[in-house]
Parts: sequence; structure tokens; C-alpha cells
Amino acid sequence: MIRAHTVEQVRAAEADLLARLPEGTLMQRAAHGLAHAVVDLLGSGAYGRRVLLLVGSGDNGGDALYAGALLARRGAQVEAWLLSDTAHERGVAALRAAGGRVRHREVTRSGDGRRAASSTCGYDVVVDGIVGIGGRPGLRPAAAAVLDALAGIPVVAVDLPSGVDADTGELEGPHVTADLTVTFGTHKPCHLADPAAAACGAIHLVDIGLDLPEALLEALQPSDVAALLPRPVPDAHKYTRGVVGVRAGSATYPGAALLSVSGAACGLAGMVRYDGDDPVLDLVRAAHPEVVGPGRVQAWVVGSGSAAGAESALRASLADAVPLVVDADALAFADLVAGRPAVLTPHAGELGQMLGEEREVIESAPLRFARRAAEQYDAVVLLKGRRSVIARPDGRARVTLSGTPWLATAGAGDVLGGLVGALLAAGLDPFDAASVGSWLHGAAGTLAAQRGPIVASDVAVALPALLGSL
Ligand SMILES: NC(=O)C1=CN([C@@H]2O[C@H](COP(=O)(O)OP(=O)(O)OC[C@H]3O[C@@H](n4cnc5c(N)ncnc54)[C@H](OP(=O)(O)O)[C@@H]3O)[C@@H](O)[C@H]2O)[C@@H](O)CC1
Ligand SMILES: Nc1ncnc2c1ncn2[C@@H]1O[C@H](COP(=O)(O)OP(=O)(O)O)[C@@H](O)[C@H]1O
Ligand SMILES: [K+]
Repeated sequence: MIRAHTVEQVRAAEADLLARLPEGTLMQRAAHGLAHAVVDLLGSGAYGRRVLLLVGSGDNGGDALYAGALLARRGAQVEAWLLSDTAHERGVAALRAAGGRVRHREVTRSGDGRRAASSTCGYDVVVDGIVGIGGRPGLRPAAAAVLDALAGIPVVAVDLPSGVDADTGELEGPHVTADLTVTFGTHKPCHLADPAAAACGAIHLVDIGLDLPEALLEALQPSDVAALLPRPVPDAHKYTRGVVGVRAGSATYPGAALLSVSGAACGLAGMVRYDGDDPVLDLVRAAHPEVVGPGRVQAWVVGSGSAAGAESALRASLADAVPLVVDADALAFADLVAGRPAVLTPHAGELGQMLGEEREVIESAPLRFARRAAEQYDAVVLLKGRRSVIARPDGRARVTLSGTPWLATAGAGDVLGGLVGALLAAGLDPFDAASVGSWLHGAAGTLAAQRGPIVASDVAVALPALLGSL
């Protein structure tokens, strides 16, 4: 499991450790990890390579300076630009002692930053030590101008890309976009949640020995998914494995029924039922002969392509005291499910309608709005997107790290709804069902896309091979 801690949690853990260790130990650990990561990124060693450090006033700049000193001792040509009036003094001294060059704020100030950068091209890597967890979101104009002028050079961010909001993953104004982010002690929410996560590039975690409390945000890894997957016990029969019912699709959108059922029929539940108009049921049976008609279920999947029938389908499903997936057209009636075990699966546009916000507003703060909706609707919310967020009413959340932009294809969400329903029917709680389902869906999409462009039904086809590999 990847766990992300807030700045407050990191500060508390750090204070604890600082009291027990000789001064500077944590920063040395951080700087060593950072220097190694820079060498790895450079590929053919540090010797003779040109490294530019962008240094702010705090310890983030200190990490960059000490790492720069280590790189200089390994033969790199290291230059530090101090972007603030003050900088970590011992870090500056260490870099100088190792043969690095230090330029002061005057050369890099505002308009001059552009000139300084263009006159000193040829850097192999830029190390962003402007601000870390002590920074306010956004960048000062001088830093923004320097970054503009350095565009195209690989960037390694120290702890986080300067300018992003560490705790929320939100962006306010300019920020660094990194190829690699080297973080210390633990991940922070900005490393997992979009839009900031998209600015981090690859993420490398350096262990500095922090003893951390429970995290409110996490991301499943393949081994976590494998451990949570339902498996048939030796004496299983189809009913003990759980029955998932699908109320999706309509005469206008029969494809939604087929796709929802294809996700539900992934083999993780014992049986799939379809409840809908006869012509649609005939189509479903033709594609999935194992599917049976309405009856008792352990979970319902309701709403995709249901059109005008969404409300009655949802009410009928609520009459059974079983968990449910509420998708697409049924989301308009999501307040009916408050307090019931349920997973709501909106994309940003649908969540915007549920919360009275524009789609772009939701996309600018997916973690915040998924949590808000989970609390307001008293249900688990799976907000779909590049980095889907799964939030519980109590604020705990997970982010899905699997997936591919090829999943941005019509009907992919229908497959996901069916899959999450199968996991609910098999007995996973709504938070696990949503996060495991979302991870499997992303990984199946990635697997399917290895062969070329995909359509939604390819995702369901890829599920058995993916599950086998787990
Ligand atoms: N925690 C740990 O376990 C460990 C932490 N470590 C490291 O320490 C880092 C945290 O260091 P930190 O606390 O000194 O804060 P940091 O982020 O360097 O900068 C804060 C200063 O920047 C300024 N400033 C603020 N906003 C700004 C902006 N938008 N644009 C420009 N400037 C801005 C503001 O000062 P001002 O210029 O306003 O006087 C403020 O005081 C952490 O990320 C990690 O790298 C490791 O060494 C080892 C273990
Ligand atoms: N850029 C992207 N990167 C990764 N996954 C994506 C991207 N865009 C969409 N997805 C995933 O594809 C699925 C699309 O679902 P949805 O928006 O409901 O589409 P539809 O309504 O057409 O089924 C979701 O699981 C979402 O997380
Ligand atoms: K930084």
C-alpha cells in the first residue's frame, strides 16, 4: 500500500525524530537519496554533467544544496541559483566547499532570470529546491520566469514540485512540472491526487526513518489488490460466491446493459442476473449465455443507460437490503441511498451536477469534491478520471494508480460499474469493492491497450487474464 500523509502529520513525525537524532541527520539522509536519484536519472554517472540547483529560502533548498555538494564531489559541474534573499547557509557552504558555484538573487531576479537562463544553457538536469512542504501554493514571478526559460531541461523536484498544494493536490497559479519527484519519509497527497500528481512525473520515495500515524489517503498496489480479491472456497457453490444483479440499459441504450453485464460477469461473483425489458434481456443472453433473469441478489448495479427508468430501477433495488452501485442516470436520485452500503460512480461532469459545480471546478480539486460528496451523500464515492478517487464519508480516501488514457472511450464506465457490483456481491465492503474494482479496471485497460486502441468491451475481455496474473 502506498500511504500519503499530510504536512501536519509529517511535521509531527519529524519533530519526534529530530529530538532523538544528531542535528542535520534527516537532511543528510534526504540529500543522499536525492543525489542518488539524480545520478540514476542522468544515466551515465555524474562526472562532467551540468547540474543546476534552484534554491529557495528553506530546508527544501538545503536538501538541494547538500545533494549538489555530493554530486560535485562525484565530478558534476554544479551551479546553484539562490532565488530568495536568504538560503540554507550550511548547505551553501557545503556546496562551495565541494567546488560548486553559487549565484545570488540579483542575477536571477525577475526579468534577469530569463537572460541568465538563456545565457547559460547546456544543463543536463535542473533540481527544484525552491519550496517543499513549507511552501504556499504558487510561485513568485522570479522563480516562474526562470522556470520558463529552462523549459525542455529534465527537472527533478525535491520533495514535491514547487508551487503545488501538498495536502490537497490542487494548483493555484504557476508550479514546477517535474520529470521525477524525490520525496522523503512518506508520500504526500499531492503525489497521488490530480491535478498535482500529473506534475510530479515519476515518484521516488527515500526512507528517512519517520514513524508515521495512520494515513487518510492511500493507493492500492498489485499485492494489496491480490490480497483483497475474492476467491472461491473449496466447498463454494454459486450462491455462496454472491449473485450480482444488473438494472442497466434500455431500449434506447441496450449497449449499456451489455457492457455493465460484461463487467459483472468477470467471474468474481457466482452468478449474474439481469432485470430489464425482454428485448434487452434477449440481447444480454445472446452475448452472455450464463446470465439469468431477475431474482435474489447480494448486490445491485443500477443506472447506466437506464434513461427514464433510472429512478424506478433505483427504488426497486433499494427495496432489497443489499449494497448497490449507483451509476450514470441513477446518480440524479443518489440522495435516496444515504446511509445504505453503496458506491456512487460519477465522472467529473456528473459529480458537478450532484454538487452544483462546473465540471472544471471538480477537475481542479477531485480529492476535495469526492470527499465532500461522500460526506454529503453518506456513501462511498468513486470519482472517475485519470486518477480516480474513492472517498468514504469519514474522509478516508484511495487513489487509483493503474489506468491508461485509452480508457477514455464510451462505455468504459459501464464495465466498471458491473465489476464493482460483482465485488460487492462477493462480499467486499463498498470502499474495498470500489477501489479494487477501479484498480482492476485501470489495469485491464492498460493490458488491453498493449495490443492497440481499445473499446469498452475490450476492458472486460482483458479481465480474466489480468486476474490470472494476480
Ligand atoms: N519534514 C521532514 O521530515 C524533512 C524535510 N526536509 C526538507 O525540508 C523541506 C521543508 O522545509 P521548510 O520547512 O524549511 O520549508 P520549505 O518548503 O523549504 O520553504 C519554506 C520557505 O519558503 C518560502 N516560501 C513559501 N512559499 C513560497 C513560494 N510559493 N515561493 C517561494 N518561496 C516560498 C518561505 O520563506 P520566505 O521566502 O517567505 O521568507 C518559507 O519559509 C521539505 O519539503 C524537505 O525538502 C528534509 O530535509 C528532511 C526531512
Ligand atoms: N485520461 C484517462 N486516463 C485514465 N483513465 C481514464 C481517463 N479518462 C477516463 N478514464 C477512465 O475511463 C472510464 C470512463 O468512464 P465514464 O466517464 O463513465 O465513461 P462512459 O460514460 O463513456 O462509460 C473511467 O473508469 C475513468 O476512470
Ligand atoms: K521542490
